[in-house]
Amino acid sequence: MAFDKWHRDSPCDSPDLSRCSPFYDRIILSAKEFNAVCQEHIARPIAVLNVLLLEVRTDLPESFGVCAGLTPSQTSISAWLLAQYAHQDRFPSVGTRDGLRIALFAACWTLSGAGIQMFLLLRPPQWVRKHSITAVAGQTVWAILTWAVWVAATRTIQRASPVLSAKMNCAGADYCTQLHAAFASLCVIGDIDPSDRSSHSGLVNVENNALRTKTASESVSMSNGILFLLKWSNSFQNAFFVDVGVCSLSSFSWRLVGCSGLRGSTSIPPSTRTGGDQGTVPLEYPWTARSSNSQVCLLIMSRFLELSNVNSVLTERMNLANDPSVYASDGARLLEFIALRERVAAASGRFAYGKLEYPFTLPIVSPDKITPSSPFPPGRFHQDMFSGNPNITKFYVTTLVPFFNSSTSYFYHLDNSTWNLDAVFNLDATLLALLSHRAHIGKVVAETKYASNVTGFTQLIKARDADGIRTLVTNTTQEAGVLAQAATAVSAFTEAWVSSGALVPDTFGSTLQQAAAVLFRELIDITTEIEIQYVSNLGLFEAAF
Ligand SMILES: O=C(O)C(=O)C[C@]1(C(=O)O)C=C[C@@H](O)C=C1
Repeated sequence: MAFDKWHRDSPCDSPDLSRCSPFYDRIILSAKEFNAVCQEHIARPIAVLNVLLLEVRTDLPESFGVCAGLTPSQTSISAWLLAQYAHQDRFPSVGTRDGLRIALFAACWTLSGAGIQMFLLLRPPQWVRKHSITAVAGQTVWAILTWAVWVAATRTIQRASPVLSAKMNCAGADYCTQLHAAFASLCVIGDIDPSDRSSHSGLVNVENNALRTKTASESVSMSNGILFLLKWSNSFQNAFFVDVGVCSLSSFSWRLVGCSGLRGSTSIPPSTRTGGDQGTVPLEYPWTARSSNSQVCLLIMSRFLELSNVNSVLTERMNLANDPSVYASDGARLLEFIALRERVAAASGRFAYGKLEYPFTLPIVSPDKITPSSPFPPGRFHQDMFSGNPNITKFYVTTLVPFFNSSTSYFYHLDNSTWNLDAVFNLDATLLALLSHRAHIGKVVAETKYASNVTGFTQLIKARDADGIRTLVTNTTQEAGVLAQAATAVSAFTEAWVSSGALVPDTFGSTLQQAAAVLFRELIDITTEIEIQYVSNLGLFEAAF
């Protein structure tokens, strides 16, 4: 669990804050400082962009790790296919053979290149530290070259292979499944649409069932691959940047849940590092400098990013009308739908409570246990028993669902029917999970608030003064900010739908606005309730100890 990892890694196990290392001190920010740090960055999109750009740089070791991790399967599958075809002395086509060869080369090249680069980033020699710009330029050139080789391999196979021409049966080629697998992973790595047929000219036919000695057609298929590369250079550039973005974004979110183990010291000179055990974290970047509280900070930032996720699903859901009777008996049918999914998720160990994921239908999460060796000093998050999900479900079924009616629906089947219950329940479940995650981040917020005012909160906890706790956790400025951002985000979604030509009904925009306003108001209230419960439960923890 992410937070467990974070806490275990914390060098400070002492409740005596004055004896804590700088690492621990930085977890416990004053509420003012905390909000300043977070809001400063959250409020300015440009700062968020900076964070992402920074992540591109600091996450390079992870990205290279991912690249190195992905390629072995391609290496083995291409090598195996080539060996089999060579053994039989029969290739499906010349292009397929060439494509597989290039793919094998690309995979080996990527594997070794990514490995070396990862090593250089994690253990940078002196010249890399000194000339970091050279290193970055080298990495960029390597990445472009690598991508080019992958595109060449994919296109060469795509042009000549029967895999595409005759989809499932591979036009009689041997090892059809393996060919499909090799091609599919090439498309993923090369970022190419497998159904794109524009590459098929009449030039290269499906040359079935015969291995040829090197003929003119071989060179044609090779040069076709390269020509294709040139022709596609535009989309290549776009895709490259999208890839970098996606790669860094995914490791960014990975980081968010605690997988920061691979971060290297890269080329940051020692003088710019923070002290003590956090010496590998560059000071000049405010986000990553706060390595421990950055997790808290990023979690809280993710609450803002989730605002877009919530609005996006809400917009989509708004376009599906539903039969009101579907939600009878407090949404029993929906809960039944979710229960099935949750049982499968639980059975396969997919729930991750450390990521603030709480079930809607399964028994409640068991709380963390306080022991002398694990005393949970202020600032250390621990799991309590409270789940806000029943409140979220009730609100969803009774207040939000009535917004999703035929006056906002855009969806229809060819037979003019507007119902699609499976799509409806799937979106419901997704939306509920997003709302739940967003609201339960309140637990982390509550812990930081408590840590910044232990005395004030302790008195209220002892007096079981829930109203007093409510006053302390409430921040109306913050609430106004959330509501304003939700309204802005939702109008952007409406605008996108309307300007894209969707034939949404006139009421679509205004209903969506109303639904979002009601939803976010309720979400703040539920989050506040979760915070109050969390803080109140700290008293139980104390009593147990
Ligand atoms: O950001 C905070 O301080 C929170 O406690 C979160 C939150 C919210 O849900 O957005 C909840 C209660 C506060 O009144 C303000 C905002």
